[in-house]
Amino acid sequence: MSDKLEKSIILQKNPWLSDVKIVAESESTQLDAKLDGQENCLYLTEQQKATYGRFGRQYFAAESGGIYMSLLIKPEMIAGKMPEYTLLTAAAVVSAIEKLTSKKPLIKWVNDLYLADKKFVGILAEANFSATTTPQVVIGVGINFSISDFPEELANKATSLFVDEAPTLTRSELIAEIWAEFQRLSNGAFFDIYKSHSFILGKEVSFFQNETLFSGQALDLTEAGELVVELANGERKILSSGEISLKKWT
Ligand SMILES: Nc1ncnc2c1ncn2[C@@H]1O[C@H](COP(=O)(O)OP(=O)(O)OP(=O)(O)O)[C@@H](O)[C@H]1O
Ligand SMILES: O=C(O)CCCC[C@@H]1SC[C@@H]2NC(=O)N[C@@H]21
Repeated sequence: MSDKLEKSIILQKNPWLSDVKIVAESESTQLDAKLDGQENCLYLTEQQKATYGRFGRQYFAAESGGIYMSLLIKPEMIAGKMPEYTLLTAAAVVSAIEKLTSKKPLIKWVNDLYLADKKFVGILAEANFSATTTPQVVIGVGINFSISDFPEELANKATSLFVDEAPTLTRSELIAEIWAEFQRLSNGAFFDIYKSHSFILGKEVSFFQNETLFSGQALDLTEAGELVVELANGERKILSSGEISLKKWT
């Protein structure tokens, strides 16, 4: 099945988007968005050559079968809201997938979606607070939609929405639903969806803080997107997603 990205399908479901800009190849749609700077515009590419994730880490983008997109928004207030955009986007992707397929994705705090214990979606929200321009946030989403070949180092960690089966929808239909859900859930409704799909809650987790390794039970999630972890000695730590990567969860 040819699955060309269709701007009209995405715009039709999302009249709030100012435009959808699709290119055949890009270094990174995050950079495309930042360079172009158009508010409420969605930047998409078929092939991404220099994909990056949180903390500037390299992220794998396939030559075909992936979804690589970034949305640029200019919210009135950004301070303290960044984790919220990651939570909102994760909830929107989960909700769109559940509406359109029979798959049951789960969320690994803070920005990863999993299926069958493997990651298939990564989300990256970046803010620009430069004094000379209007504050802006670029929200990037990478989805392994229908990818069967991963590099060796990801073979046991990554999966795809559709594996060994023909997709039951097009990428454009999923993209359209994701941003419609993003808009619909932005009034705060995203939080319950995020929390109810978080598979980390209740689990034993490990993380580094100031170069010390800690372990404890993930108890709760705050409205600001922080993870509340109780250590063995009863001490509670409030983890901010901007600083902490979970190392292990069992
Ligand atoms: N296309 C991909 N699909 C699935 N996983 C990928 C892909 N590309 C890279 N990864 C994995 O994602 C990781 C980067 O994602 P991220 O920065 O969210 O870190 P993480 O280790 O998953 O967890 P955390 O969010 O707690 O930092 C890489 O270390 C790699 O293992
Ligand atoms: O898991 C992560 O750390 C986040 C990965 C984010 C990848 C997306 S793909 C579209 C956009 N362009 C990029 O270079 N990164 C994001």
